Amino acid sequence: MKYISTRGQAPALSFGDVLLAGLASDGGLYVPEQLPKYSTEEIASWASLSYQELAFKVMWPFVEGEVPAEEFKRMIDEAYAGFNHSAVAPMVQTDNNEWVLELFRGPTLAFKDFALQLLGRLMDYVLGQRGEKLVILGATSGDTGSAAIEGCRHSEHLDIFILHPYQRVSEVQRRQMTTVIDDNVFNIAVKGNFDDCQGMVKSSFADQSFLKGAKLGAVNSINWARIMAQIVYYFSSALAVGGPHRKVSFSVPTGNFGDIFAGYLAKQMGLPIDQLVVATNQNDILHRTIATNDMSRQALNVTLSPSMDIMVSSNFERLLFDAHGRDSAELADLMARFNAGDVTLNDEAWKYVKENFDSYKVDDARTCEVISEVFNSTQYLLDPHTAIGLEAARQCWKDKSVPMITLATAHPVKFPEAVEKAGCQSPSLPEHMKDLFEREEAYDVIDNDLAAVQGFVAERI
Ligand SMILES: Cc1ncc(COP(=O)(O)O)c(C=O)c1O
Ligand SMILES: N[C@@H](CCOP(=O)(O)O)C(=O)O
Repeated sequence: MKYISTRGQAPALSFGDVLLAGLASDGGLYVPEQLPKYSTEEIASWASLSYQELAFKVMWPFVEGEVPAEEFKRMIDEAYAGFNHSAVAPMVQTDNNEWVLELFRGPTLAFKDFALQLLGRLMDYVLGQRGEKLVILGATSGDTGSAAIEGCRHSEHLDIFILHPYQRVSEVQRRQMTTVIDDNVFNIAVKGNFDDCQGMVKSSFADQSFLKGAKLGAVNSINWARIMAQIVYYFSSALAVGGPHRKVSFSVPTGNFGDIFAGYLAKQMGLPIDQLVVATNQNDILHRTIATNDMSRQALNVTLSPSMDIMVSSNFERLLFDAHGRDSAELADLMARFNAGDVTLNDEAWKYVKENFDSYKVDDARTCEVISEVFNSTQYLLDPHTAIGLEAARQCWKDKSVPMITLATAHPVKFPEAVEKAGCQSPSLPEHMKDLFEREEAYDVIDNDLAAVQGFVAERI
C-alpha cells in the first residue's frame, strides 16, 4: 500500500515510512492511495472473530509489505492484552436500540490506547529493523499524552516529549503523564491552549533543523497509523449489533476529527453506516462547518470536556481532500486560503461534508444534565465527552430502527469535576492507578513560545 499527501508535494511513502514520518513534508497529511473494499458477505464472515483477529483482518492491507504477518499478529495480541475486558471494546445498552461502545478499557482509560498501544510496538519494530531512533513530539489536550507515553516508554529507539496546555487538563490526566519518570519521557506544560501545542508540533515538522540531524515522529492522529487502528472498533461494534446485514449509526465526541474520520473510512471500506454524528462541546467549529458552512476560528473555551477543547481539527483536512475529489492542488490552495482567513467551503465540498456527517453541539450545563439523567435512569456513569456524544446521538438520530452507537471515549474517573457537577459521585481509581495522587510528578512549565520548546527538546536528545 502506498500513501499520498493531501497537499500533493511530498513523495508517496510506504507504511513504514508513513509511520515514522508523521506529518508529510509539504505540511499535508498522509492517506492511503486506495482503500481496501469489502462486500457485505465478507464483512459478515468476520462476525465470530475475536477483537484481535478482526484487528488483523482490517489493518493487514495497510501494513502488508512492511511487517511480517506473524510479527504483526504478535503486536496486536500484546497491544490488547492489557485491556481489562476480554471483548476489548465491549458494548453497553443505554436504551432501546441505543448503545455505548466502551473504548476506555485500556491502561490509560481512553480510546487513545487502541491506537497507541499498537503504534508504540510498530514504531519500535520498524526502528529496530532500520537501526534508527526517533524523537517523538506530541500535543495533548489530556488523553493522547498518557496513552502515547504508556505506548512508547519501553522503547529503546524513542525519546518522547509531550506538550500539554498548562492547567487545562484534568488533574488525573496530568498525573497520568507526569508521574511516569523514565529517562526517555519528558512532559512540558505550555502556557497556552491545545491549538498552541498542536501548532508547535506542526511547525517543528516543517523545520526540523532544531533537532540537529535527529528525526521527528508523531503520535497524534496526524500519524496515519493512529487512524488505521481506530477503524477496527467500528467494524467490531457494528458486527455486535447485527451489521453488516443491518445498517448502524455512530455518534462520536469530536475534537481533532481523527476518531470519526476512522468511522468514515470504515464506511468507505464497505461497512453499511447510516449516520455519522459529529458531537462537539462549545468549541463548535466542526458543528458550525457542517451545519452552516462557517469555519471561522473563534476563541477557545475552557469546558468540562477538556479533551475536546480544540479549534484546529487536523484530520478535517483528510476529509476535505475527499470532498475536493482528491485534488491535492485544490486542497493546498484551500488550506492556504483558510490560513489567510477565508472560512467557507465551495458548495460541492460542503454538500459532500453534509452528506456524510450530521452534527450537534452540547454545552457544559447540558453535559452535566445528561450525565445525571443517564445515571438516574440506568445507573451507568458517563464521562463528559461521552455524555456529549450521547446527547448528539439522541438529537440527530433519524431512523430509530437503526442501532445508534455512541463512542465512550474516556472513563469518568478522569473527569471528577464534571461528574460531581452533575450531582454524581466520582468513581474510585482503578487498582493500577490507586496511588496516582501520591506518586512523584515531573514536568516543566514553558512559555507559549516555539523557540523555547524546541530549545528544551534540543538540550535533552
Ligand atoms: C475523551 C476524548 N473524547 C473525544 C476526543 C476527540 O477525538 P478526536 O480528536 O479524534 O476527534 C478526545 C481527544 O481526541 C478525547 O480524549
Ligand atoms: N483530544 C486529544 C487531542 C489530540 O488529539 P489526537 O487524537 O490528534 O492525538 C488528547 O486528549 O490529547
